Amino acid sequence: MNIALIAHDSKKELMVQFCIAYCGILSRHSLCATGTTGKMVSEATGLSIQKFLSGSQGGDQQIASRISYNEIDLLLFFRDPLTPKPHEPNEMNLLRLCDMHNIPLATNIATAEVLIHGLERGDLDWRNIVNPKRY
Ligand SMILES: O=C(CO)COP(=O)(O)O
Repeated sequence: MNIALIAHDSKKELMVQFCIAYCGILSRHSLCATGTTGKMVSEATGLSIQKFLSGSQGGDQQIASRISYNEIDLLLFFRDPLTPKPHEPNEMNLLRLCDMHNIPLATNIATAEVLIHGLERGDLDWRNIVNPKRY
């Protein structure tokens, strides 16, 4: 599965801790992330992560493009709802595209926990059946 990781600044440490906790599961999948999130997670875990640009430089749009092609199977986007971002419309587009393609999406760690356990259990295997030619 292709998993995308994005975290707002105040949630980056949480994302790092999450990825440390679930490193074993994540290591069996293909990971990509916005620039700073990817750098922090790969440095802390040793996981191999394709890093896009920083979110503010368009990294979230690069991930949105992959989502538009239905190439992402799971998006973990730890959002900070209290701090407005200049590129917030782009972020909203990410969420919209996930809904268009029925891509599982977690915007907080509580949902991410459920999805990562579901991923491990095979609950997302239908994505390989629906999109068999991507791998
Ligand atoms: O800005 C972001 C989400 O919109 C995240 O980007 P970084 O991971 O590069 O900080």
